[in-house]
Amino acid sequence: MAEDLPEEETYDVVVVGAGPPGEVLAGRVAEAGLRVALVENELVGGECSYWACMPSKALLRPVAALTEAREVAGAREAVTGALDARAVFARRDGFTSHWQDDGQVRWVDSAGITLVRGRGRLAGPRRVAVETPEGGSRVLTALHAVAVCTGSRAVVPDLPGVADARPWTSRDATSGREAPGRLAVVGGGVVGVEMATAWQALGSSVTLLVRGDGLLPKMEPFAGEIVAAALKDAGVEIRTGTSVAEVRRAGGDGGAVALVLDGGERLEADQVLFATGRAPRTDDLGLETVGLEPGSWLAVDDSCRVTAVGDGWLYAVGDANHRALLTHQGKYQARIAGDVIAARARGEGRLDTRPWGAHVATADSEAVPQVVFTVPEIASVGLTAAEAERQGRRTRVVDYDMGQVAGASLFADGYRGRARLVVDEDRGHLVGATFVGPGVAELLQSATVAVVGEVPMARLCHAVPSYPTISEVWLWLLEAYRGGGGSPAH
Ligand SMILES: Cc1cc2nc3c(=O)[nH]c(=O)nc-3n(C[C@H](O)[C@H](O)[C@H](O)COP(=O)(O)OP(=O)(O)OC[C@H]3O[C@@H](n4cnc5c(N)ncnc54)[C@H](O)[C@@H]3O)c2cc1C
Ligand SMILES: NC(=O)c1ccc[n+]([C@@H]2O[C@H](COP(=O)([O-])OP(=O)(O)OC[C@H]3O[C@@H](n4cnc5c(N)ncnc54)[C@H](O)[C@@H]3O)[C@@H](O)[C@H]2O)c1
Repeated sequence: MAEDLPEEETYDVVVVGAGPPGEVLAGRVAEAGLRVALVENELVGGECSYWACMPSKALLRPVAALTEAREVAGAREAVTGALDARAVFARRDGFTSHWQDDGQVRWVDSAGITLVRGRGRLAGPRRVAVETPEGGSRVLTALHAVAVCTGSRAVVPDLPGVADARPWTSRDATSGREAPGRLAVVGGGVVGVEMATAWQALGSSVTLLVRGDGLLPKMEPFAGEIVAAALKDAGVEIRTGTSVAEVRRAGGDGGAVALVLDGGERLEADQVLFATGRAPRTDDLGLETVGLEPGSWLAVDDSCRVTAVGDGWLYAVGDANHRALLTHQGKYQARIAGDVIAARARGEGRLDTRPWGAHVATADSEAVPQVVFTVPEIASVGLTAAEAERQGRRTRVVDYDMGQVAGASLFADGYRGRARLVVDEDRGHLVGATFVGPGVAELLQSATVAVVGEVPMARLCHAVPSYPTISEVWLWLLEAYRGGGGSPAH
């Protein structure tokens, strides 16, 4: 009988899930000299590398490049055709390494991390049982910590007919290689607007179905308004205040999809993408063996320790903890949690747990930067004006028309965009910023530094942006804050 028992292996740390946060956490604790196993049941690199950030941005970058060329007289005349969808897909395939993870595995090996292929499930405190692809099983015991980095999956609403209709989720929308003639996109969040932008440009006629009254409801209202106007200009039909009640696909795989809308109206499409949010991948993870609810997001403290589990051995990092569903924030949490795990393993009693200290994640609640890669882009960090107000802060909001900035007008003829700063008047520094317009993504880090550094408004006026760049919007925002006049002609 003994030979039927799974092999038991002991590590200092076991990380389940090799998305970017799982990889970074494993690398951080390995760097600190701990023995670490990294368990992955699909591809090392996770959703981000193969079905989310990288392929979606690879689809969107050519759309932005072409639009930007068309917005500059002289260059416009050289644009003689539409996007070459096949070339776009081929470039995207390169960015996903053709859905092979060899490159990432080489890094894992070089970092001294033990990669364990297979589905990991908690099997009581500090133990992870792995079902291997060959049908075997291994049990990994962690002396110091287990970290759940299993990410999230797309939620498809449980509507009549939806399973038989085989709708697209974000995975299909980022890996597809043929533009459906008519694509219905359900959901006006980030995935919805980015994928509507990409697939309209790749040749689909997109209809965006939004149940609220505008796009991107978590951002400043002008962001959704500007992007909606640009999508309409590109040919996307946007229907707000619309919910889908039922989905039917006629015939076989090639048949059309009929969406029955709330009022009974039918909308026909060749494909439907549900971009309706995410659910945690914790339903088949053995959470019940440690007293947690399967399928739940894992609430953590600021060191990413799961609060509901005693003894402090279980951590959750990245999407699984639901603090900020973004790759860069998950990697930030992983750096913090990795250092915390290493310090606790070394028995260091004194950790730096003040806000912004080395052993607490602070930025993922106070200063989350995000770029939405629509055309034009949205770049935001920290609080919106409405969020700041809800928190009871005494704020002052300053807006500026980015089309008035000399660098912006050079960047694109008829540049359309807007910027907003949210200043906490009691603390005297920025708590939020949003920029919308072509080429604004790279402005974001300047705002993130100002928010994280709590740079006093008076000092910010000494950070002089170069002329004539789009960054000069900072000058005019700060002038507006001072109560000065608008921009002169130069
Ligand atoms: C379409 C789309 C575009 C996006 N674009 C951006 C963007 O531009 N910028 C940005 O910052 N964020 C973006 N995001 C969000 C980003 O993808 C996630 O925040 C990020 O992938 C989270 O990383 P994670 O490691 O927590 O999860 P994941 O990347 O999902 O990785 C989790 C890993 O765990 C593995 N796993 C799960 N369960 C088990 C198990 N039981 N055993 C073993 N392995 C397991 C999975 O196979 C996976 O490899 C986008 C998301 C989507 C859907
Ligand atoms: N560029 C980026 O940084 C980027 C890009 C894509 C995704 N992401 C991240 O991935 C996460 C997931 O994105 P997402 O767009 O799937 O989620 P989301 O929460 O941003 O948007 C989902 C939208 O769908 C709507 N919705 C939910 N159920 C619905 C239903 N039954 N019918 C109609 N509408 C419905 C919601 O009201 C919401 O507006 C986000 O948190 C986002 O931060 C980031």
